Amino acid sequence: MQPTCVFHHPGDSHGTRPVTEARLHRCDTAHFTIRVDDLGYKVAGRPVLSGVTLHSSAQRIGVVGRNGSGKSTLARLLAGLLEPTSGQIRIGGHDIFSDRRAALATVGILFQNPEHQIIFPSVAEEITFGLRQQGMDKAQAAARTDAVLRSFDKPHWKDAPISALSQGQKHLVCMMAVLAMRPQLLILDEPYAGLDIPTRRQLARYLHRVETRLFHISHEPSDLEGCDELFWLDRGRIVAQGTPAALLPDFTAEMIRQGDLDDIADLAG
Ligand SMILES: Nc1ncnc2c1ncn2[C@@H]1O[C@H](COP(=O)(O)OP(=O)(O)OP(=O)(O)O)[C@@H](O)[C@H]1O
Repeated sequence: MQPTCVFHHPGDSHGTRPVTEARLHRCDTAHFTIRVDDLGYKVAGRPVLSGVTLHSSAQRIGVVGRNGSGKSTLARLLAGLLEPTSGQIRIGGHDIFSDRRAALATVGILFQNPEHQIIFPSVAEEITFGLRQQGMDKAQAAARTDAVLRSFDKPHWKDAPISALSQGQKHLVCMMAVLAMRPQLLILDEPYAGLDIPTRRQLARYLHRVETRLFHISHEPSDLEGCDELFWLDRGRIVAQGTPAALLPDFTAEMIRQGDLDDIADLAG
């Protein structure tokens, strides 16, 4: 049986400290592994990912790659939103695509664009929805929603219409909604794209404090400097693996080289 990663939020039965003060419980990484074996994904017969093998128990895993390399497709496959064309994905021992119940307990995903995630008009409804999907009754879901809002110091957002929030605030709603579900793994698909520097820094600080296990996908090397282990995705394949210190200088140099050579028409690769 997989160990459960327990977050402590205020106001529910697990107890209680705001995120702004708490170091939320760090998961036991030794027992939680992401295993991707010979993964392939095709769209209309065209390979988007090929032979992707990635094994990691790191707390913060990063994937770097240029536009069109297949990063978002990999994120969606790991979240169980797409079915692999070939190969296998196991997250914490679960086949996330086939076992939706395990998926809801195991993996959360934050998209680049909060509009792709948000479906309800108010903040509380948005947070509550995922909890109800996980099987909580109304009272439990409401209590957890209140707790999460308090833990982010945003109880006054409860009835706020999401349409009135800024882009950065919408990102934070998505983050609260996904963390409320207490996933063992949080997949970040370029969650800071299009945000200004202060908002990026604020969201990154929230993520740092919750200390959940992260799988962070980005084309921006600076987003991934804090990762424990990094994979470089290029044209649908993993081409290198290492620490950020070892891999990012090579990635950056290669991106500059390609930028100097490329015709923009070649971007989709
Ligand atoms: N449903 C789809 N239909 C057609 N093409 C697709 C589909 N999904 C992915 N692709 C193609 O697969 C390639 C990889 O796309 P993906 O969005 O995964 O890349 P990415 O690395 O996330 O790119 P970006 O950094 O620009 O967001 C692209 O060429 C894309 O056009």
